[in-house]
Amino acid sequence: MDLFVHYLTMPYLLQGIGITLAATGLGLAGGLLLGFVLAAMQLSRFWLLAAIARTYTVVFRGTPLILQLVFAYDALPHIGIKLSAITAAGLALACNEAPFIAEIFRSGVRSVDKGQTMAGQALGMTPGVLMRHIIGPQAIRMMVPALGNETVSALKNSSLASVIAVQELTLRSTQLASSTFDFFSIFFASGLMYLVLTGAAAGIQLVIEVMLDLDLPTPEARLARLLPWRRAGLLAQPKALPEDEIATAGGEGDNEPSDVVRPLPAVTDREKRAAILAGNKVVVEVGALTKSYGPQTVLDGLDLKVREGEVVALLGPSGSGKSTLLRCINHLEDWDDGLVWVGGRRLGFDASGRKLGPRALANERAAIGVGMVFQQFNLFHHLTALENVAGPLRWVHEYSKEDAEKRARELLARVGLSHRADALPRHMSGGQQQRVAIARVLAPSPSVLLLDEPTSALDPELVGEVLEVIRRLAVEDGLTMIISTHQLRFAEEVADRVVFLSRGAIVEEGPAREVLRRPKNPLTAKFLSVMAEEAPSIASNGS
Ligand SMILES: Nc1ncnc2c1ncn2[C@@H]1O[C@H](COP(=O)(O)OP(=O)(O)OP(=O)(O)O)[C@@H](O)[C@H]1O
Repeated sequence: MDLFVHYLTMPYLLQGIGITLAATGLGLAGGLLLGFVLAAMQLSRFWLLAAIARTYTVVFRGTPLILQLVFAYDALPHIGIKLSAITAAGLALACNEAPFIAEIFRSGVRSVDKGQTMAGQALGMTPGVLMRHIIGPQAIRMMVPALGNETVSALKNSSLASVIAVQELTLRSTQLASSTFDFFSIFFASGLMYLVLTGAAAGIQLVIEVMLDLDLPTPEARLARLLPWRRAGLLAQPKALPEDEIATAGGEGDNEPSDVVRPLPAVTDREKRAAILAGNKVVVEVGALTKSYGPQTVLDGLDLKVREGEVVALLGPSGSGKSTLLRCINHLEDWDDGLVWVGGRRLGFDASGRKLGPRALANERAAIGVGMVFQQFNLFHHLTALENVAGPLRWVHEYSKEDAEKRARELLARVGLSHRADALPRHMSGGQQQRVAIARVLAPSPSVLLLDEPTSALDPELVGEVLEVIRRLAVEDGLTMIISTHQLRFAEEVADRVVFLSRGAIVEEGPAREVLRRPKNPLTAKFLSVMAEEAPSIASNGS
């Protein structure tokens, strides 16, 4: 035992720990840097960069570290690069760690739900803004455990540097054991030293995970997670989370403020409204739009004009191309042929008709003001309701923090969600999430609003609250809207015009009441009768 303690505190071995840490530090720092570059190359739109990064990954992941160490120390001098043993070890470790770290970065980025990326693009976020504020913060949370693993494995791998005479812990332990023959005590002490190092790495990983855990919003809750044996004391007087933080769909605290659910002013004079709309300028124009996915033609020479202030309901069977049309209008999707004009501009093309890059396209979307509400809400999962609304105003429209939050609170109040401002999306019901999404899209005062089946992912009892908000926008705000929906009564009540799509083409369109009550096309008639038969409650408003 005495010998064991003697080796544990022996300066010769403790200095070995220092060298182990230096080699590991060099390897990890270089690996993180190179891994970041490799991941960016692999995610890039340029296939050549991706191919180079992949080739590097195959080579360095597929060859033993020990060979790479020997190469860095013994082979590089033959081409005039002479490195010290520790630098060669750091270089080889970095080159070896990089592809593993790159895969961690890449999978972290890929793990962020694509819907959020699309929502960010639709809000006018450039790729840089998206990466900094939406994808990066979520990807980092996913990557921490894997990066912790990589740190532990780099620490252990550093022992291989002994083959190129780096005086790290393993080499010093072996040398000491060879001279003293006290194998057991020395290797036991050195094993314990490694355990302390890897344990510290695991501890740091845990602390980072807890600090980044969005479900632990207070210092007390974080400390209680780190010190479970003190949980009772620490959480005795918690900073109470608002009760509604944990409210579930339709639960208490989810009552609409009275200013939101109020009777609609009846749309009485449709003819007068139609006459006014006929004189308004066209704000969305789609001409001969054609799009295919592989052999499947999804939009087949579609023409559509929407005037300022007009509300158009897109109806049609599943797969008829409604969502694709909306995505094309916002240029979230490329198309094969045809033209799309929004707000008098060819969104996504410059004056000479050349396609804009992602950054310029994002800026143009923000400038024209085309908002989009998605079927699956697509809220940013790591941000509260308030941040979901205020963030894009700051990052895209350059509002100050105070102004953005003020505007966000106004909009949340408007959709009846002031009391959920600090809640994360996953703590809200589907209906609440969709109302936050509507507040988010309204915040920069868009000129055109595209709504892609905004209620189809909701439980029937939550449909009404979302429709009510949309109804108010249509009736009271005079917003130009194109809504893809299956809510027939809602469409009749709110839309000026119904456009019926089948197989990517418009087969019937006209004043909402006329098309819905007296369809002329047999396809429209069949669809309407099936909808009425299959889901009378939904077809009749979802309430
Ligand atoms: N990214 C894609 N890749 C391949 N096919 C796609 C893609 N997106 C849509 N499609 C296909 O295009 C067709 C039209 O899809 P779209 O989502 O536009 O229809 P929809 O009318 O909105 O349907 P729903 O009412 O079910 O949402 C469908 O057959 C769909 O499978």
